[in-house]
Amino acid sequence: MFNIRRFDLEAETTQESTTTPTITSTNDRLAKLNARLNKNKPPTPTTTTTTTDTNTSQDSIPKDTTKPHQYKKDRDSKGTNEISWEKRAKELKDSDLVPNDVRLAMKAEAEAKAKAEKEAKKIPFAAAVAAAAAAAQKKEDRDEDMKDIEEEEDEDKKDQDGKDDQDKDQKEEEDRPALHLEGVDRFESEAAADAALAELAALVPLPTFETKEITALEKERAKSMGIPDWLAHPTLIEPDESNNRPITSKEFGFSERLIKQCRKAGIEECFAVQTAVIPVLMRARHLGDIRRAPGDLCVSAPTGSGKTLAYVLPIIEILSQRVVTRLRALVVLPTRDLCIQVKETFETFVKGTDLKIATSTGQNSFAHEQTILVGESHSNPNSPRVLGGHSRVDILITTPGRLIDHIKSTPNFTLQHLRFLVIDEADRLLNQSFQDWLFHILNAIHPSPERKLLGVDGSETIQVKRDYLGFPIHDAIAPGFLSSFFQLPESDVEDPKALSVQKLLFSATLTRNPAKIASLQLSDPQYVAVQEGGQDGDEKQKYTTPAGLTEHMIVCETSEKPLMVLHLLHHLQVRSALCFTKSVESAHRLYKLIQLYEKIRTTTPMEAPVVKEAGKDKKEVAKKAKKDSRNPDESGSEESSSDNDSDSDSEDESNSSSSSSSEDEEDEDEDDEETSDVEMEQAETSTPAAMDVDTTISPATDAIVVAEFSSDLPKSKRQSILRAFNNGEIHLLICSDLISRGMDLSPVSCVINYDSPVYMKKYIHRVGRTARAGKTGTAYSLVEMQEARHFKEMISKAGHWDKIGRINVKSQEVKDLVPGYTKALAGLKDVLVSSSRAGRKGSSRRSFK
Ligand SMILES: Nc1ncnc2c1ncn2[C@@H]1O[C@H](COP(=O)(O)OP(=O)(O)OP(=O)(O)O)[C@@H](O)[C@H]1O
Repeated sequence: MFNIRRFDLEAETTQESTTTPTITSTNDRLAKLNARLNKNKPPTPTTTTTTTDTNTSQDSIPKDTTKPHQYKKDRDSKGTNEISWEKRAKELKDSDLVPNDVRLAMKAEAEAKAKAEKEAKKIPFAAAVAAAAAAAQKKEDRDEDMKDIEEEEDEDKKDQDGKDDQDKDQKEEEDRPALHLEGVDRFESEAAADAALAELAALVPLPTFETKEITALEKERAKSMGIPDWLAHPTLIEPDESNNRPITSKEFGFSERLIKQCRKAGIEECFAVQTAVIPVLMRARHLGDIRRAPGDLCVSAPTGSGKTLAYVLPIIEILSQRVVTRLRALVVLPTRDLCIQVKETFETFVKGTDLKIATSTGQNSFAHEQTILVGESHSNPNSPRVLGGHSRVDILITTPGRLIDHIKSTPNFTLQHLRFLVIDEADRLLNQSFQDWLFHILNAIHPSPERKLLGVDGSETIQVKRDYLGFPIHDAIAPGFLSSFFQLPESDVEDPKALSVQKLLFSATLTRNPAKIASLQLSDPQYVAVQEGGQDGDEKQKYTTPAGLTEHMIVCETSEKPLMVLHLLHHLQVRSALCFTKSVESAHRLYKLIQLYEKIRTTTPMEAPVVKEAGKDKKEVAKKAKKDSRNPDESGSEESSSDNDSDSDSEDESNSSSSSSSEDEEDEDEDDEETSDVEMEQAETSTPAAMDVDTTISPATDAIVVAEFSSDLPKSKRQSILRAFNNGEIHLLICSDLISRGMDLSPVSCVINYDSPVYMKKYIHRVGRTARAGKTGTAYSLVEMQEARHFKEMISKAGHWDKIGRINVKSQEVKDLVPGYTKALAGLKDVLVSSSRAGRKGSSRRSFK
């Protein structure tokens, strides 16, 4: 009964496992194959089983089941469930039918020994994978027929003797350090080994990248900071195009279906980070087995370098083999908008598979999300909990808070079948201690009775799911406690297994904080960093900006900052820009101000002369403005304001620019005087009602279309704003840091740091919204006088100062903007009051920072 059950459950894992290997060869030949694959390791003792089986792993089940009682665990003298392996091994040493439990114990011993050897040699996972692929490639070059094995061994021998130095590849392989090829040397049937080899042979060797050489000093420093060796010793990849590879390249091993979807999405090549990461993930599938974790991966690569696809593509490709829907990939992201974006990316490439994707972000009701995740069963208190849980989705993209809610409160929701745990924007998420989220996820991945599920305060914060007898429901695939109770025949499904989950961390600014990294409980991790070479020092290595990014700073007074934004918009023709402020409130104020300015500008043809003509009769001024607008060449420096001259709506910009070009140069004191004049003018003429306009201004004018984006807006509004921005309908999107990370808004050609960031990480993420995917972009940081020193220090420390150009904006350069600006400033208060009364009714205004 258990064999059948196990077969079914394992068949659920992948289609590969349902194929029927035919064992045709002798153990000697198998041993030779294993020995060839792993020359430095003696052949693993194998059983004399020659039965044709339906499942590779069933080879490990004893075939003689006539005496099931013989295969039960012995109790030791204390009556515990310990197994006297040694005794059993001695008894059955010479027996042909070595029972499963003994064989597994022997195997475990051999594995422990191999592991110790491996530890001593410290071969990085990537090297092992590369060597495995190289071995497979070599096999493809030769004859795959087993008859050739002996010839190959002869060749190997010749090479070892130094007699055949023409076979360079062969020699290179021999020169490589001794490797313990996990998974490969465990094949217990020739067919299984051949199948895996054939798959590996289809892949070309992993691309080789430079491994960072660390100096003794750096090593010492890393050690003193508690930074583990693997983190201080990344595999480095230059972020240049020479590391791109065509998607059809064999090193990725993509299926035709996926290649087709990539092409449809306009992806012909994989970027550097993808070239480095995807082959490693794809190969983990072949090398992994149930007793070995696939090896975790931390990836640091610049903004816009393509980290999302580096995990989306392999996850889809690997999971597309699954038969039964289980929750196998969990992607954790810091914001809802990012979850939606990543879901859309998955949906683009998942076409042609039946993988199901869902998000859980709290945007929908909890009950609704529960139904999506586990079906209707959650709503019925009498519906039984299914051992091992239940899932209607394969891939879940979620924010940490909502995920914890489901772990705690959704019956049958389980993370026990996870194959991938992706933590994107990892450093940001690791900074969030919200609900102890990481602790709960790690526990939910691998709950066990021994594990203490205690929160920081020592209380049991989350219950392991238990059955009615109080036994922990730890996994439907391995219901070990049942057999120990009822003395049922055992199978190897009871044996301890390594986690099959692979943790993947991604960020443009990955933390190297040892405590934070330790909290992830990474297993056999490796660190891949895409960064410019030739830099040294910790900080410098952490931050690489996109190659196409041009950076500027504008030092100015606090009060001049809005004017600088207008300068960028009107004089430098900045469009498709994101403007970051320090808070929601700040974003809202600036948004209203710019909007007001645009309204004034587009309804007041000649602004600059307003100052000089402020005292004149308005009608007369308006008339003159209109006349000049028809004859731009004649436009002079003497104009006045007209507040509501609708005819002039479409004429303003050429007029204002021509008037500004003819402005006399004036010093700042005079500008100040003008300001006060305009304020008076504004006080006389502006009415909030006239100025309160919609987020998107009438397209009938050439006004700069400005919008704000913040957490205060409802989801639908946020999505529609992002859509409009992506469609080029919004020229300036003023936002807080809600979208400073991860968001991929393709048209962004410029980033304005309205409030300059205090931390380098924030700077990197903000400016990284532009110059993505190999495009160019510009960033302007408005730095207040008193902040200039800190800003310079921050940028210099990151080795970045040389890249930032300084722009001095003289007062006369913005002179033409001053009248409208001061006018808008004067009207701002009223606008804010009226907008908070009208538009924000019912909205819980808060600062999210
Ligand atoms: N191989 C590729 N070919 C063409 N475009 C690509 C490729 N890979 C990614 N892109 C595009 O590059 C853009 C940036 O990718 P992505 O959002 O994954 O960057 P990222 O490294 O995650 O950036 P961030 O650190 O800001 O989150 C996206 O528009 C994506 O579609």
